[in-house]
Parts: sequence; C-alpha cells; structure tokens
Amino acid sequence: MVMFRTISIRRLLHRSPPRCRGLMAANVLPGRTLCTVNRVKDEGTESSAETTPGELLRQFASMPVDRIRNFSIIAHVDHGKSTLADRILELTGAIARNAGQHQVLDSLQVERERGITVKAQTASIFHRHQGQLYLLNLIDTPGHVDFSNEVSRSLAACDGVVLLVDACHGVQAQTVANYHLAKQRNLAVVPVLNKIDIKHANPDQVCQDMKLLFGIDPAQVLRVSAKLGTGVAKVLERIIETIPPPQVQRESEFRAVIFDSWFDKYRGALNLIYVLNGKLETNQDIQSLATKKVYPVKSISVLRPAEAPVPELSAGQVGLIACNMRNSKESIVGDTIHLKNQAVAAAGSYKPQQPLVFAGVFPSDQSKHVALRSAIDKMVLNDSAVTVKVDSSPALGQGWRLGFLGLLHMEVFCQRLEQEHGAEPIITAPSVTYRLTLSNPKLIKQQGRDTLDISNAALFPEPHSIKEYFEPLVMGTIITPTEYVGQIIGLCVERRGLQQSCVNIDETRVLMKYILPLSEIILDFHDRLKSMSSGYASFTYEDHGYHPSNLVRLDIHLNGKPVEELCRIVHVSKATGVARQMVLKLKDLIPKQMVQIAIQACVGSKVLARETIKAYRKDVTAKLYGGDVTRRMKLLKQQAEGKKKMRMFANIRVPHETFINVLKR
Ligand SMILES: Nc1nc2c(ncn2[C@@H]2O[C@H](COP(=O)(O)OP(=O)(O)OP(=O)(O)O)[C@@H](O)[C@H]2O)c(=O)[nH]1
Repeated sequence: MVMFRTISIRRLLHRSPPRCRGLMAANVLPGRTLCTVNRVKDEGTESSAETTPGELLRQFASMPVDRIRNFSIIAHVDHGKSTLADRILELTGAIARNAGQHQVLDSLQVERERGITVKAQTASIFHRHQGQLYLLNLIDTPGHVDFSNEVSRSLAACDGVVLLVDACHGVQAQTVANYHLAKQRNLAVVPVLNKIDIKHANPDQVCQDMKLLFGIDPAQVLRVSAKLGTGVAKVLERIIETIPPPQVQRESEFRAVIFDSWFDKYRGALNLIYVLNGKLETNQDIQSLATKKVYPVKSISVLRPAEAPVPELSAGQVGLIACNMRNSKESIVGDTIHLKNQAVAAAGSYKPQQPLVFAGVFPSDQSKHVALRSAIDKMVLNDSAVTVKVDSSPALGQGWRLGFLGLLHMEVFCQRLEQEHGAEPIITAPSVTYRLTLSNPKLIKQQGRDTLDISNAALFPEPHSIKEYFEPLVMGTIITPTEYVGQIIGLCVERRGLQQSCVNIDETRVLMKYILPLSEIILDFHDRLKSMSSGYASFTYEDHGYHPSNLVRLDIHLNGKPVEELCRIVHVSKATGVARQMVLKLKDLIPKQMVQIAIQACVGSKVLARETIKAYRKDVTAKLYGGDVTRRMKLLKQQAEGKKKMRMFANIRVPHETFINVLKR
C-alpha cells in the first residue's frame, strides 16, 4: 500500500533558483502538497524513508560521514542515465511515483528539446538500508563527448560511479572514456546493465565485453530496466555496500570546493559546494581562495532535487550556498572556499578541460553589446568549459571569441543564450587553434616570440612570414559492428586519419583507434559515422597534441572584396574541394540583390572556385511597343552601365546565419 505524508511547499518554491523553479513547478504547485514519503517496497528492499521531509532535513545535519555516499551515474549517450536517476528519485521518495514526468533532472529547456543531458545535475536523497538512514548525493551526468567536462567536474565530488551500459548496444566509445576517467580518480565502480526489458537485449554478451575491456566480473554486473524500475533497488543497495563513504574530516576547519554554479537574478551567483572539512552555517563569512574576497553566507540548501533550506552543511555533504556574489565572475568552478581569515590548502581536485573549437560571437547590432556580454558571463558561470576572449570584426563589430569542447557544445551554448537570456548572437565559422612558427624577424620581434597560436583564420600572417604550420590532432576511439568496418575506415582515410589499432571486442564488434586532425572531425564526422553505421558505431576522442601540417588560408571574396568572417584554414589537399563546396553553398545562401555578385574562393591570388549570383533585373524595355531595335539596345545599355556603377559601391548584404550555415554539409 502506498501512503503519503504531506508538507506545504509554498516557502520552498519562493526561494528556489530558476533552474529548480521549473522543476518544482512541474512537480508540485504552490498550495498543493508534496509527496515525499514513499513507503513502497521494491523487490524486498526496505522502505526508503518513513519520516517527513522536514524530519529528514533535520537529520541531514547530523548525518554521520559513514552513512553518506557520493556517486555519479556515467554512461554513453542514451544508455539511460537520466531514466535511472528518475527511478532512484522515485524509489527514495524524492519525487512522486508515476507523476508522468520523464528525466526530471534534465530540467533545462535545451535538454528537453534535444532529449540529451547537457548539464550534470545533483540530487541529495535519503534511503533506508538495513534499518539505517543513508544520505546519497547523486549526480546525473551527460553522455556526449562534448560535455565530458561536466563528467570530470562531477567526479571531483564523488567517491564512486554507477557505470551504466545499454544491454542492446553494449559498451560504446563514451563508456570506455568515462570508465577510464573514473579509474583515474580511483573511484569505486558499480557496473549496471540497463534496458534488459528489450527483447533483443544481449546481456550475457555485453557482460563478456565488460570483462574483456574493463576486467569486470560478469557476476558483479547488476541487470536492470530503468524504464520499468526492475532491479533499481538492488542498485541502491550495491551503491551503499560498495562505494566508500567520503574521506573527509569534520573536526578540522571548514573547507569546500565549488563544483557548479549558476546565476539567480535575485540572489546572484549560487554555488554548489562539496564540503571537504569542517562545517558551514548560515551567516558565517566565507572567503574565496582564488579571489580572496569575503562573503556572508545568506542561505544554505540541499537539492532534493528541488531546493530545500538546511541550517548547516558538514564535511562529506553537497549543498547550495547563496552569498551575495553579485558578479558572475566572482564564482569560479574548482575554487576552494574557507572561513574568513583562515589558511587552508587548495582542494585542487579539478581542472577544466581545454577548449578545442573556437568561434566568434557578436551581437546582432552593437546596441546589444552590453546585454550580450552579461548573458555570456552568466552562461559561462554555468558552463566552466567555455573560454571567452574579446574579439572584433570589420563586418560584425565588437564581440568575443569563445572556446568550446565541440560543435554540439557550441550549438547548445548558443541555444541556451537565446532561450535563457533572450540574446540573439551571430556566430561565425568554428575553427580549431593552429600553431605557427614564424620566419619573419620583424614579426617575431613584434610578437615577442617565434610561435603563434591562432584560432581566427582572419588573423593568419602572410604565408611568406610562416616557417612551419602545426595542427591539433586527437586520438579517436571508434566502436562499431564488424559489417561497417570497411566504410568507417574509408571515412577515416578521407579525413586524413592514421589507424593506430584495431581489435575485436567479440565476434560482432571492433574497437579501432585513429589519430585524426581535429579540424576534420568537428563538423560532421560524428553524423557521417552514425548514418553509415545505422546508428550503431560510436566515437569519442581526446587531445593528442600538435603535428606539422601543410595548411593554406582559403579566402572568400564577394565582388573582389574579401569577407574575413568566411575565410578558413584548410589542408592543402582539401583546398580545391572545400573552395568548390563553399562557393556553391554561398550561392544558395546569399539572396539575390540589385547587383550581380561574384563569389570567389582564393588561396593567395589564385582563384580556386567561382560562382555568380545574377542580379535582380528590371524589364526596362517593358514600356516599348514596336519601334526601332536601337531604342531597346539603348535602354539595355543604360541599365548595364547603372548596374556596373552600383556594383562598385553597393554593400553586399550577407545574412547573419550564412556564416554558420555555409559550414553545414
Ligand atoms: N526499453 C527501455 N528503454 C529505456 C530504458 N532506460 C532508458 N530507456 C530509454 O532510452 C532513452 C534514453 O534514455 P535517457 O535516460 O535520456 O538516456 P541518458 O543516458 O540520460 O541520455 P544522455 O544524458 O543524453 O546521454 C529514452 O528514450 C528512455 O526512455 C530501459 O530500461 N528500457
């Protein structure tokens, strides 16, 4: 039998951040009651909690360290992390069962629209195991390689992970990458096989693969269906039994690490912290180790997953603090905080990943510059993997050059800028960072060094000043069914890949490693791989340093004038192909105008491809009826001369979206 006790949540809603407000509004409405006590027995486990949420929160402060478990759910894309998190939240009573909600922790609009997790989300839940109440801090992480920074950030606050593998698709590239991330941090791993309800699932084979790749004993792998809730209680049991409690000290001075933050327009920057030592109470003064600034702690709360206020946070716990940080730049993910005027060592457990793809972001008109800057600052606060540098362009004015972990990361960031901050920025072509060694002594003196890292093709020096070009490489891991191996090798060769290894995981699947130029994979490599393997192949990559390369700058000229925003750096072997493709694309994208437009793609003074967009043409001879042919010729000649003059002075209007659309294939 299911029984509910109730509390009013009016107060909680009032104080929740925007991110959680949506979640709460969806879950529970003011004046309605919150079903937080779940007494359902699931497959022989004990009820998750038999106390009211208020009592639970009171117990929160006194929760001993050995009854705390901090863990993340990690997996490849779509293997069911958020669905498993939903079931765990339901089972522990944090959200109502069968409330018709899916992926509760995917609370951002972009996550719901795209059906993917882009932000790691935290929930503190209580679970009763063998008569004892445990506090579990769960982090649901994204699965896509472009958001792997979120995974590494989350693992800094964890002692273990649930490694989830789809029983149909088996171990995929991101499963391997995430498993190694967890192992690097010496985290306990709870292996779980999901989607066992699907008819063609092959759990035994997947267990064998996990044994081969990770050395995991098949007997230790839990089999669940996150969708139906089967076996989820066993996962909670295993988490409590195998993941160690946090290694923290409650007696020493307070020290915590900020591992996530976001901006609330009423309360400023909110920091999600993991307490390493001591405890923190409201109204104490904290100091940032990085900026040395002091802040009063205005409120402390835990995310359950909606925000719930608590009076204090002790070592081993995860909570949200608001401390009047008005400027989004004051909150730094990875920073250590401590009590005012106390000397503590930096936690130093997390370093953000280096961005790989760079793009210019400009306001649609310069009057929106300040608003866009504030929106970018707030977004960067919530996404520490993004880097920002001031940039300017003759056509687009003052803007910024932003660094991302991949193209999807860039698209999601820009979509969030629009959806969450109402900004409508113009994004220029994404590019990677090339390294150049200079040969021109004047330029070397001017730069103060003989190497340059450049991500903006428009800033490339003239070829005669460059001694050598280097381009960034990645080590790519591809896991694919054997029948697609031939096609995938073809794709990698086309993208200038060098095979490093090719091993059979089992009779049906192969794991290949390729060194690939980063510039060849950022645009559509993943899409091509997915479509040629009917969605079965998976791909992940990691940085593999720089390598000498033969590069040229491809300029696009419109009626003889170069358009800086469209120029690109390409490998010399690809220059003609890319030139052809770009002029054809631009011909489609640039609307017809009053003048004829010549689109040329050039390397130096050599034109590699050309297309022409014909001008609108008024029928100047329409009013003639009969008469001598010379009258017709005269009118046409006058028109041609007028057009010629216009071509010299006319500004060709290039729609803003062209800069990004020209790159899509
Ligand atoms: N049949 C079945 N489908 C499942 C199960 N678990 C998840 N799914 C489905 O798999 C799809 C992906 O699930 P998600 O929970 O969004 O996967 P995810 O790993 O969180 O995805 P990302 O965060 O984007 O990487 C959804 O359509 C789920 O309904 C399961 O146990 N059985």
